[in-house]
Amino acid sequence: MTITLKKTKQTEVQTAKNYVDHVYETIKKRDPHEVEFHQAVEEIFESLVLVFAKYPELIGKGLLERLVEPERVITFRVSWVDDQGKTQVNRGFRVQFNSAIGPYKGGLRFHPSVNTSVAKFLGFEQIFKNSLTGQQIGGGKGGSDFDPKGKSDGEVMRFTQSFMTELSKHIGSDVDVPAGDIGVGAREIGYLFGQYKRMHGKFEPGVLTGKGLEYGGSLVRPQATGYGVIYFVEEMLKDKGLSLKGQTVVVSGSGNVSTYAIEKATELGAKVVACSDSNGYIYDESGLNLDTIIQLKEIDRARISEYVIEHPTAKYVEGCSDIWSLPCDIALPCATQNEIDGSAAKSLVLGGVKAVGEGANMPSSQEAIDIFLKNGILFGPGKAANAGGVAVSSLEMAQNKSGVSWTFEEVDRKLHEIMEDIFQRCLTASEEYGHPGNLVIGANIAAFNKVSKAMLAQGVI
Ligand SMILES: NC(=O)C1=CN([C@@H]2O[C@H](COP(=O)(O)OP(=O)(O)OC[C@H]3O[C@@H](n4cnc5c(N)ncnc54)[C@H](O)[C@@H]3O)[C@@H](O)[C@H]2O)C=CC1
Ligand SMILES: O=C(O)CCC(=O)C(=O)O
Repeated sequence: MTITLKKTKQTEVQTAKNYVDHVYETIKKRDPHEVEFHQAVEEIFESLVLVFAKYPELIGKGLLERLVEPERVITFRVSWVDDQGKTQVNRGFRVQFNSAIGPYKGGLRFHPSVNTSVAKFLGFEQIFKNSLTGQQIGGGKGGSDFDPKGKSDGEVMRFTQSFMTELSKHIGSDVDVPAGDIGVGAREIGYLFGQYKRMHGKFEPGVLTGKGLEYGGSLVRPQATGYGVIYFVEEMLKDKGLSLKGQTVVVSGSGNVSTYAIEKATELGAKVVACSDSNGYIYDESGLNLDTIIQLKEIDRARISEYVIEHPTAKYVEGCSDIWSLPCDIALPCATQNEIDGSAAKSLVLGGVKAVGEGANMPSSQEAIDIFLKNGILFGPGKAANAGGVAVSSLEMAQNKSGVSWTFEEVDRKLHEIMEDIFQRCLTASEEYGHPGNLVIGANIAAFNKVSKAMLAQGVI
């Protein structure tokens, strides 16, 4: 991406660029293996050159140096016994990244790929995403390299209880409030909550979000990320005089975010023709049946390939990256990081894509983002487009504090308003900084401005 700022002198742009590059080089040198973290930082830093060029007096306050250094990184051993009686050992992580605007908030991911770099990239993104929601929540993230795939309920419970035994020393409703992410859904949150309660001897609903409705959960939290992505995409389209009605949509993944993105897109008149899991994708030109997907993925915990047994007109294709070569109007990557590389982005452009909404965290590589922007594709970056989940988590915390429970319609209305606000905030910042409509720049700057003001107000800590 080429950064230009009209009216700002080139020397100021160069000084800002030198500062940003210096901090970026320092983190690469310090932790050379943390490639996912470097990628997340680079994407945000490119935009922030504009801020430091406009306000050179901010250089020297140590804002970026402090932002890239987590306030705390906790790693711990998680020992548990499998169904064969064998002791297993996994690694647990919690990155408490930044608490300038509120207690650390962000999900837990259980997936074999989780390591310090992944936990840090997710935590770093979360600082900016949470800022955009307008809620009082700081950034954090965590998880484990535990693989829930193929594990029995008993194994998941024993692992999760062991994980929480350690994590419980570091969290609390005003300190750090975890939630779900890949591999952590309603079942795992239930086990985590039970173990926290046992460890602390008290019922503290605000310590976790994504809870079941019977013990302090909020209506709409399961739907929130997927619905939020669609509300955001709707705003991007509306701004160009378009709507979702009649659009052909391709969604990757078939988990929490994908499911509810499919549901809301269909409800608003779009046709979702494909979705995937980590083995392959299903495609049906006439539109997918969501009930079958939910039965397979949420209830049977089976592979998406089995979809074709009940729907023989659909096609199953092994390997998931080819999903982006399907022709579509709207692409919603809702699975995992870096699932759209440069060549997938080119395929999408060739296939006529008009808008991309990131349901997952960092699903597009930097090259892919550049291709979308260069080709005038409407692009909703994850930290803005998928912020609906954490926003409703914050509404869950508010309900837990006040002891009231809002209706589905109330929470959904608030979610919709938050997503509209986020879109407007990103658009306004993109215009203010000379790149109208570039929501990557808009999201990064709008988010940074709030966090940096809070950091400056609180002194050097
Ligand atoms: N759950 C939430 O509230 C939020 C989740 N996210 C992000 O959304 C993404 C998905 O999360 P969830 O739906 O919660 O997880 P999930 O565990 O419910 O679903 C993940 C889905 O992605 C699929 N998948 C994993 N790797 C894949 C690959 N390489 N190619 C294709 N499919 C693959 C899995 O088979 C599964 O269907 C993640 O990037 C997560 O960080 C972002 C904001 C909030
Ligand atoms: O609801 C939350 O706190 C976590 C959501 C999350 O992990 C995310 O936004 O990536």
